[in-house]
Amino acid sequence: MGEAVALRVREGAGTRKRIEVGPGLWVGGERPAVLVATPVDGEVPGAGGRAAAGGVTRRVRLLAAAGFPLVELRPGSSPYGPAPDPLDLVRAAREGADVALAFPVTDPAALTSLEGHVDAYRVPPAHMQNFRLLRALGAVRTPVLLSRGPAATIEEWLLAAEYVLAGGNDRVILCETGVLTAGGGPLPVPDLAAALEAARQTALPVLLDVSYVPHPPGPLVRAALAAGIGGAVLRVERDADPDLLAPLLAGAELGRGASLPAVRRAIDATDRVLLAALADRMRLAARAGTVKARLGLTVYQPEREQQLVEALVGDAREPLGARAVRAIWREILRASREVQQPVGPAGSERHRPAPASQAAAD
Ligand SMILES: O=C(O)C(=O)C[C@]1(C(=O)O)C=C[C@@H](O)C=C1
Repeated sequence: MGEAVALRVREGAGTRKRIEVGPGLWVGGERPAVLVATPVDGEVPGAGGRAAAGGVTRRVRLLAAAGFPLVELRPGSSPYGPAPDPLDLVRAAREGADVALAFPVTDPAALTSLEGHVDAYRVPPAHMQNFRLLRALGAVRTPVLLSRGPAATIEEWLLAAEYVLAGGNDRVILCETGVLTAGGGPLPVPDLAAALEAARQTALPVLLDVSYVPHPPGPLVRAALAAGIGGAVLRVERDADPDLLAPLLAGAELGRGASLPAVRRAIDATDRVLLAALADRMRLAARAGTVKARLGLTVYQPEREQQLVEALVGDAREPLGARAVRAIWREILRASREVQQPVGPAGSERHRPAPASQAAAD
């Protein structure tokens, strides 16, 4: 038996590496990465190629305006008719907007023309063990999104990544595209446990690809982010569900040169997340009120309030300053006390004047 080789794919296992996909756009950092896949089927340059390229331009411009920083073009393929020239599609998309572009590759020869024109390559699931392609990707420095093949084990997936890493390209992002399930249709559904296991065994960023799931992917994406998965791959036309996109866009890094409407959309998304979190907080406050009433405790607990506000001040991150945290939580806590002790019109059952100390706190 030969000596065991120390695999690069396992270096730093359990820690998370950040990979820059285009200037200022990171995958694997603290914020979730959102890659939006957009099919460009039928948009084949050649006869009518200009109109087709125009379609790509429009689509990518729209995605950029919606705040998506990383877009993948997914051209369809067919044994009949001319294959789209990848570079034509990429050029058309570049005219549309300043976003980072990912492009699927299946043929090592395509790298020669695409290198320098795309921000990332994606190895589709069926090519996970296309070793000539993986070796070629090891020789470039462009980030590689490596999708797990539908029948591949985690071990096989990581060993496929090893081919790229061994070639010297350490910018590998794992993409859990999934497994074929009985009765689940012809497309794979992602396995969250597999994605988490891959994240445990390597330091590479892992994305969950929900672009093929047959049901609304919101709950799955939320679960993945809560579990610490680095982001998601969505398909845009079906997944434009605001409840799903809000938390993703709120946390995602905006692309370079994002326009004011794009920044405002991200702000709106962030506000929705805040609103939902505040409603959750108020529900908990109401529970605390019920428990305290049972224990005969007063609504206003100044020590607890001071302690929690100071803990938040300590944890606040730039550019959120201590003054802002104190002011914001003053209002949150006021609302929280109100939930526990609704103030009705004076003289009514629900009206109970606030204790002097509480009034002072207000
Ligand atoms: O901890 C409690 O006792 C609560 O009722 C919760 C809460 C809060 O919203 O965090 C609300 C009122 C109290 O003055 C202190 C804290």
